[in-house]
Amino acid sequence: MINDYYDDFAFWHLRVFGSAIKEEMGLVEYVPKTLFLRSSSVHLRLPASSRMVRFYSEQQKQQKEGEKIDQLRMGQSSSKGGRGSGKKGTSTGLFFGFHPFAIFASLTLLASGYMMIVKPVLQMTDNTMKKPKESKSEEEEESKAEAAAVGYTKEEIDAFPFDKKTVVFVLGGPGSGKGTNSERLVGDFGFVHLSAGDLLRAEQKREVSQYGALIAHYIREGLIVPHEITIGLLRNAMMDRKECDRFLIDGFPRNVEQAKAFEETVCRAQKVLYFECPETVLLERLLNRGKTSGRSDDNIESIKKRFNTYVNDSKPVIEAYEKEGKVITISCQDSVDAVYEKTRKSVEQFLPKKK
Ligand SMILES: Nc1ncnc2c1ncn2[C@@H]1O[C@H](COP(=O)(O)OP(=O)(O)O)[C@@H](O)[C@H]1O
Ligand SMILES: O=c1ccn([C@@H]2O[C@H](COP(=O)(O)OP(=O)(O)O)[C@@H](O)[C@H]2O)c(=O)[nH]1
Repeated sequence: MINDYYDDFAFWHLRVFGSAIKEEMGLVEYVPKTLFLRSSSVHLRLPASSRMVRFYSEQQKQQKEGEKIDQLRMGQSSSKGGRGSGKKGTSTGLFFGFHPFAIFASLTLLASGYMMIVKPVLQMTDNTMKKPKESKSEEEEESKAEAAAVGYTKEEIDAFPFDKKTVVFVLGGPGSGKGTNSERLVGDFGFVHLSAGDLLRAEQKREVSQYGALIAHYIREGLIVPHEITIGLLRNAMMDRKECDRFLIDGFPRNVEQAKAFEETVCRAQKVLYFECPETVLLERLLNRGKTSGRSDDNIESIKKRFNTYVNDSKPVIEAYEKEGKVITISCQDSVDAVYEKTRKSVEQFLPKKK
């Protein structure tokens, strides 16, 4: 039964379903069962806590509130100075300790965060949470759709000889020449060049991708896309080129977590090519590239964020690989040809050229 309502703000209503247990000194006490929050467009039903809700009856609201009531309100308010605490008929505000609008705003933020970020990642990482299918054909349809999106079955992935492949990571700040040099190494050494950034941008554009919006957000903000997505794309791309045994992985790993996850689920890298370059040079190159690249992140705001991510997250990866003795550092301040010449010579030290 509806016992009372709260209508302090134009578009918010809170209804309490419960039973009155006591009426004393102008207050009615209820044991709430359900709270019903309503705005013009949103209706929420919340389970009530076992705490009492105290309401002024309509009659008392209209009477001059005497000292007793004032004292009582002050004394019983668990949320000192909480929103609505000084207003007529707003004891619900006291009960919550904050305004119902704050509850709605928090719930909305949580829900949108879940839909945009948490859900896609969970879907990728935890297939076991899926409920059993209604029928076999539904299950078959879904597994076909998943196979198309994911590319390979678990059995195929497990059987793939990742550890027999030569993997070289290509690292360095944004605009340091990772892509430029990787492309040239392909011709000389027979590498397959896999740019993690390119793979993410391609996935973002794929119309049926469930990660499109998420990837777009991370790239524009210069953040690192959750590694499950990037590693999934890299692994598929390696498996797509199963006849090849040399892979240049450009722009990955970008943090220590990614590096660990790749080593645990795919394979270890033989070497790391690190293109070292001062930020001023990087900035100039990126702004220049931005004139024609059409990339959402080749603009000054995104570049600053990318530099931050690089310093805070990506440099520690290079330092970690340095401790393992895997890093070959190449200064990239010379001309394109001069930098490539250094790069080629460095790679020749650990890998024979291919005809
Ligand atoms: N040694 C170099 N000197 C001048 N410009 C370069 C050099 N190497 C690359 N560039 C240019 O700088 C920009 C960034 O290079 P790119 O290979 O795309 O970097 P990354 O893949 O590390 O982001 C590109 O426009 C590229 O043509
Ligand atoms: O493993 C990766 C590689 C790239 N990115 C994202 O892709 C953007 C562009 O990366 P790319 O390597 O293409 O370009 P760079 O920043 O090195 O110029 C990065 O800023 C990240 O937002 C990512 O999240 N994980």
